[in-house]
Amino acid sequence: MTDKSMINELDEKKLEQAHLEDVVEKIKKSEGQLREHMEVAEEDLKVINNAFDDIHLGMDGDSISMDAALSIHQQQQMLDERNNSWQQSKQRLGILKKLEKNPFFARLDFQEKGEPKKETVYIGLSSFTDKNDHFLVYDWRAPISSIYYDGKLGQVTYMTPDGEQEVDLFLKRQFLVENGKIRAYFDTQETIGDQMLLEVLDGKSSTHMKGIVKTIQKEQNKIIRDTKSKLLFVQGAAGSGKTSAILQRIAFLLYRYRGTLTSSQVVMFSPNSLFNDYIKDVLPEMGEQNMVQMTYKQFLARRLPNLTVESLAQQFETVVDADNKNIGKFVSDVEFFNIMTNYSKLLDQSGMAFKDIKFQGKVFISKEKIQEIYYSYGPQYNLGNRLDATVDRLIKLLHRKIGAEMRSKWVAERIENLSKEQLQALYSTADQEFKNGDEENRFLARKIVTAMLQGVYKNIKRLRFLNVAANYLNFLKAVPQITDLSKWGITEEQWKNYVDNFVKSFTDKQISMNNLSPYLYLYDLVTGRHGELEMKFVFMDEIQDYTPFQLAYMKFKFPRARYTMLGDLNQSIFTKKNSQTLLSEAQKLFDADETRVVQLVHSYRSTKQITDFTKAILTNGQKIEPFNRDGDLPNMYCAKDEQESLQQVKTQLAENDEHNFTTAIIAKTLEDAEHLHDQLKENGVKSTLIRSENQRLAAGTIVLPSFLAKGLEFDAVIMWDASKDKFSEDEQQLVYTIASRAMHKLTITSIGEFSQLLQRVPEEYYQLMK
Ligand SMILES: Nc1ncnc2c1ncn2[C@@H]1O[C@H](COP(=O)(O)OP(=O)(O)OP(=O)(O)O)[C@@H](O)[C@H]1O
Repeated sequence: MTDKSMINELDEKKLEQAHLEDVVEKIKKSEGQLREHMEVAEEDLKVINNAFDDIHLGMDGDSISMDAALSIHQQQQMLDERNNSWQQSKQRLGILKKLEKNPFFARLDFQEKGEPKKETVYIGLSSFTDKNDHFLVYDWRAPISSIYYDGKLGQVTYMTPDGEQEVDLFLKRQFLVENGKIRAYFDTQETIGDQMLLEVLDGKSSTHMKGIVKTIQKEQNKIIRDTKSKLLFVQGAAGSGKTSAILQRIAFLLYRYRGTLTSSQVVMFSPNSLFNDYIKDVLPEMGEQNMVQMTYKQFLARRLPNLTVESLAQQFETVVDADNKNIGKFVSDVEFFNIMTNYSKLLDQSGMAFKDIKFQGKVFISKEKIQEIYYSYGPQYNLGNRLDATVDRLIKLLHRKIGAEMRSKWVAERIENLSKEQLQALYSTADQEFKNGDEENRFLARKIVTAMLQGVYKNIKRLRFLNVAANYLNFLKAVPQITDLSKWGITEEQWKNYVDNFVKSFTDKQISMNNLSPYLYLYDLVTGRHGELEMKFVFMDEIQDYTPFQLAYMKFKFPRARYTMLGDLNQSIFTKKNSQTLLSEAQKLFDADETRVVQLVHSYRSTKQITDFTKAILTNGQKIEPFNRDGDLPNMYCAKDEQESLQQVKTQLAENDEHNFTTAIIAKTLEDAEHLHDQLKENGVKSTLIRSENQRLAAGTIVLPSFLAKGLEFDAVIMWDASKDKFSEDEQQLVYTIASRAMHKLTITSIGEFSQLLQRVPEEYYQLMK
């Protein structure tokens, strides 16, 4: 080790630069070897493919010799092996290319307990070893790297797969590297220095999220490296890096369980598809494949292709009256889930609803017959195998019916009218022989009837004879007898209305979010379907927008997975206040000793001024601590009419442009956003309207409704029309969510008086604009 006191900082920087260049050179060399490797693999692939063609050429018609078959098999194996090797090299090359530009971002000097010598390690995006397997760079996910994120100098510990390890840490150094040059370095005492974080946070937003590997904070590191909890519940203020931390966590898990965990065994449920697009680059940039990504609604709706599920906009804009509020609460509760689970057990004895199996418009197997078969199995059968046994019996019945159907008139007519080509197509071989005409007719009849009944066969296999909707309806109707609705403040009349509404929308091929999960849960229970046992990690972002019923259903669908749930109870824009109990609901689903709750209170996204402002909107919120990054006070504009308000927006946009800030104008509803977009256009302001979650974020000024802004961030935000009475008291969280999307500049506009939710913000937190 160099004696630091002997060398001044400049020399130290030179030494580090020389070391960096040495590493880069070795990386380049390694890249060259990989390229050669890939070329050899490509050559091999060509040779094998040619050999394949030769074998095929040597084949005689349809027949294939044993030798040729063996040879094909061998060639295929070789092909797969070479292909894999090529793929791996390519992936590694991609990582090395990134390392070459920025081989490391930190250095640690330490001495492990019980070891005679001090060590120096460098940390980067991925490990890199020289030819003697000596680590020149350690992956940020390696056990030792943890002390970079976690510990102070002095005695610190870190977790290895074999248990805790103690080290004495002397130096923690951070580098700012740009294109192979060390721009600056900082030696820090504590965890990651604020200086480095400030550098990163001062940067501009983009349409895609970035990784935070260099500046992961201690509390975030806890989330990232947790391997014990079955449920990891993260409550974090807006902008506290929840989403960032889980993406890092996924990369960590893929590294930690390399070989046993693949990206297809990790699923992330996110608030909307727009957000999926926003985060899609983070993992690939770390050299990892993306996990499975979808929204909760997509996950369920794909199972009901013939039904339209209530859209985000509908869900958001439906005004919930007092009657429906209580019902909404009840059907979202775990108790409703349990009622349904118990109800399904009754179906073991009676009450399952079926549909007739039809053929050519006529009843082929009646629902009564199916019901008789279904309940002919004794009590030792459960719903799942009762259904399987019914399917088997129905298939047998079908086979018997083929015999009967073969003798029917339509079949004889069909045979008579067959053309020569059609006949040929039915024969097994071109010159098939029959003893007599009767035998030939029987052969043809069987062929025709079997083909015709193929549809019936499929319908049986696909359980189309189950009347899923009727079963669900029967359940809904039975609810008042099973439970005391008055406990939930619901009258029988109100419940009846709710059931009628379900029927009405179902007839129109629509289903509400409230009905969607229970509908599918009942289907799963009835069919005895178990969840996806292969899924190992489930991530749920914006957990505050889930209902307890949905949580319970998730647990049912992925019974073996470990869960990471993150959210901000301050941002419950769909479930509003109900979400306050969500944590306890989630905890009930897991054992207490397997649950860990982490709170992130530091908000990194916004400047101190914006965070102070947004915090003041909440009267009873979760804890938020601003990060000390300085910026302008938020601007508040009050206009006498819409036209004036538009002019104010224009002024603010011009100012934002001067700072090179990308602006998002967030309106409350979709209708508001559309109207505003039209008005801007008339006033000569160019903007892109984001109307639905299926769109992509665009560069330049965008206009979007509040429910699509979830999880996103922008340099500058203009909140449109925060006028008096625009938001009700229970929409505090919505106003908070909108305002907290801003990184550097927040502006609020109103026509007439400001929303009462903003009037409570202390005057020193904003600048009132004239
Ligand atoms: N450790 C960190 N280092 C650098 N930047 C960070 C760090 N943590 C968070 N950030 C930045 O802070 C911003 C907010 O992070 P993120 O979107 O992950 O927060 P969130 O908690 O999911 O927010 P919200 O709940 O409001 O959607 C992002 O720009 C992210 O890059």
